[in-house]
Amino acid sequence: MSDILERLHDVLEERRHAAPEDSYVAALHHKGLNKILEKVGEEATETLLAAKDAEGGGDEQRQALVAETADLWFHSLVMLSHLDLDHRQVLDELARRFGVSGHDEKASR
Ligand SMILES: N=c1c2ncn([C@@H]3O[C@H](COP(=O)(O)OP(=O)(O)OP(=O)(O)O)[C@@H](O)[C@H]3O)c2ncn1[C@@H]1O[C@H](COP(=O)(O)O)[C@@H](O)[C@H]1O
Repeated sequence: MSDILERLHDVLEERRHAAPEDSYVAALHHKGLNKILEKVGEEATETLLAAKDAEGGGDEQRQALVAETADLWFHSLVMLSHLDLDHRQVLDELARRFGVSGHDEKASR
């Protein structure tokens, strides 16, 4: 998973300097933090609603929840990028809580 996060990170960094008319991510940065936060909030709400539908739902509802969660993660990554942070700090924080240092995680398995 962290490989796809690394690759997405590289694309997101590149898009920070792209023309807003050519890229959704560049357009979000251009509109600013408030627009990005609006999208994070919107995607969080859509994820909650999808989770309610997925409870006791079928494959379609479960897949919809996966898609909404991906939208939420994606917009959260754009938010971090806008504030000069990225997924690595989040993974390091999760690793710290798990009792391993982010960089030593593989070695300790
Ligand atoms: N992973 C994503 C991704 N997930 C979701 N989205 C976009 O997020 C938006 C989801 O918001 P909504 O469902 O609310 O759609 P919307 O109503 O059109 O959005 P708004 O008009 O409200 O902003 C859609 O426009 C999706 O296309 C994404 N856009 C881009 N990526 C990745 O980011 C990379 C760079 O994208 P560009 O900046 O477009 O080149 C791409 O290669 C992808 O890998």
